[in-house]
This record gives sequence, structure tokens and C-alpha cells, in this order.
Amino acid sequence: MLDLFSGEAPWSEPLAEGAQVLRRYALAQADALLAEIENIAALNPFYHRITPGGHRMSVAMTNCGDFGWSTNARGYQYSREDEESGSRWPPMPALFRSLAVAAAKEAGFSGFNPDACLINRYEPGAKLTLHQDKDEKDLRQPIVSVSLGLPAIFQFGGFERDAATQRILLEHGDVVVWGGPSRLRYHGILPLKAGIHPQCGAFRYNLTFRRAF
Ligand SMILES: O=C(O)CCC(=O)C(=O)O
Ligand SMILES: [Fe+2]
Repeated sequence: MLDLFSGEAPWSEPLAEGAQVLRRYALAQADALLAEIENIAALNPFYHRITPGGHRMSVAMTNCGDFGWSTNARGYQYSREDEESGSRWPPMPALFRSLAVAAAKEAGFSGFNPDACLINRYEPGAKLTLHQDKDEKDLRQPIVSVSLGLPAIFQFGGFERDAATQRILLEHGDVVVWGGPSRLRYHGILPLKAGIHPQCGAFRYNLTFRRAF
């Protein structure tokens, strides 16, 4: 998985028990990941969804895999179909799966078997307020989160929304894995700063892999 000839070799930074940043872990595959995102978005375009509270999310989303995460006036859910297009989510590309499984293993979670990949697209000013990922049935499986494009500040907190947070700059190719005792930690993304990334233009993309069911 690791291509030590593409420049920087990956390294890891612990965040908490069961949580770490794998720096540049996805860098060697970044161009191929972006090409797959483009294919997926051509079938199931990015949408700004509406939260149960009636707010339009600043992050635009699509999905691939057996299940996709979305929100609407009724709540948050995983579904096999994209309610915007009425079609099934595209399959999870083999490259996505192998990267997520290898990153999880690298972080100490062997046997990760994701059935859902949420693809988030951030434009300048877009943010994700502190939240827990808790719509999944099996919380023993970790979260694997891949950052591409413009840098963003990731907040990684505790088990209550108002607990202190660490602030971590995530850059192109970084992967965060959290699970085990950290699986339900609050986390979020601060408003994206404007910029132009050589591969992603004015955007940041994030792939969030989970086992939903
Ligand atoms: O964009 C990120 O890095 C985090 C995304 C996230 O937390 C989520 O989609 O639940
Ligand atoms: Fe999340």
C-alpha cells in the first residue's frame, strides 16, 4: 500500500486511545481516488442536504457502497438508494476498500469491513459542527476518514459536546482512524479557508468509511 518513492513517507500521530492520524497515508493513491470520486459524482451528484432541523448543510455529499448516509427532514439514515436520484449508490471502488481496510489495520483495527463510504465536499466557509458518528449498528468497527484537497482544521473532542477539543490540521492524503474506546468521540471540521489546491481546485474532499449494518 505504501509507495515510499512518491516523496514523503507516511508517519503517524496518536490522538487518543484508539485514534490516530496516519499522515500522507493516502497520498500515493490521491489522484486515483479523485478520479473515482469524479466517476461516482457523475452518477450520483453532490447535494447539499437538509438537516432534521431544517438547515441546508454547507457540506455537499454523495456516497458509494452498499449503504449511503444522508439526512432529510425526517432524520439521519443509511439507505441503499440516493433519494435525490432514486438510484442505488455506486459500488465502493476496490481502491477505496483496500485503502480503508489497510489504514484501519495500520491503526490497530484488523478486520474492518466497510459497507458505506460517505463522500463530503467542502467549499470555502463549509463546516461540520461537532457531532458523534453513531448511526451505525456495529460500533466495534472503526471510522476511517481520508482527506483530499484543501487543508482543514479537524476538531477531535471527548464524549460530551462541550468537552475540550484538540485541533488538528488535516492535509491532502492524511487519514484519521478512530475506534475502540474513541469510537464515539465528538469531532468536526472548522470553516474551510479559501485556497486553490493543485489537484482539487477550491475544494476539500473527505471520504468517511464506516460499517453501517
Ligand atoms: O470531513 C471530515 O474530515 C470529517 C467528516 C465527518 O466527520 C463525517 O462525515 O461524519
Ligand atoms: Fe463524523
